[in-house]
Amino acid sequence: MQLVAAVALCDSLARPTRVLAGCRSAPAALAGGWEFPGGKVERGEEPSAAAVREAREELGVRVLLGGRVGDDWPLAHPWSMRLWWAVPEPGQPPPRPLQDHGELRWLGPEELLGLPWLEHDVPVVRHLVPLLHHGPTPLV
Ligand SMILES: Nc1nc2c([nH]c(=O)n2[C@H]2C[C@H](O)[C@@H](COP(=O)(O)OP(=O)(O)OP(=O)(O)O)O2)c(=O)[nH]1
Repeated sequence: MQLVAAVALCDSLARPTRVLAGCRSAPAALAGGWEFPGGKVERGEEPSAAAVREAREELGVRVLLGGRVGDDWPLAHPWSMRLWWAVPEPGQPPPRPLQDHGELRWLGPEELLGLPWLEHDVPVVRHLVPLLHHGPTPLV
């Protein structure tokens, strides 16, 4: 299986209220679409390690993974996406758009579905929205 590993980076694994989404800046075919930071699992790499690596490369942040968000999600054939809840390790700087993203946004449940997500992400976001709690918590 060709796997993409990605993170639903949030403010608290125990009580997530906001998730970080990134707006693709490249390639042109994906530019403007919102997604979960992540990327392709390399040969011989543990998928969870790939999620951590991609978060560090794309956001400049070391993350701790929580549980999975659903099962593997189908993307454009033959790819699937494995998505983990994640939080920044304590003391990490705020995420920055270092690679692939023109913009990053922390989104609450009311805001998530208002963005133009990559088409295969729409079911993922629909699944995620009811898992988020309402109300402000300090942003990470
Ligand atoms: N990271 C990520 N990729 C997604 C999501 N939804 C979705 O359809 N994709 C697609 C876009 C890309 O075609 C593919 C992931 O490729 P990528 O370009 O992020 O992978 P990568 O960082 O390893 O980069 P490369 O090897 O292609 O240069 O999965 C998503 O939520 N997050």
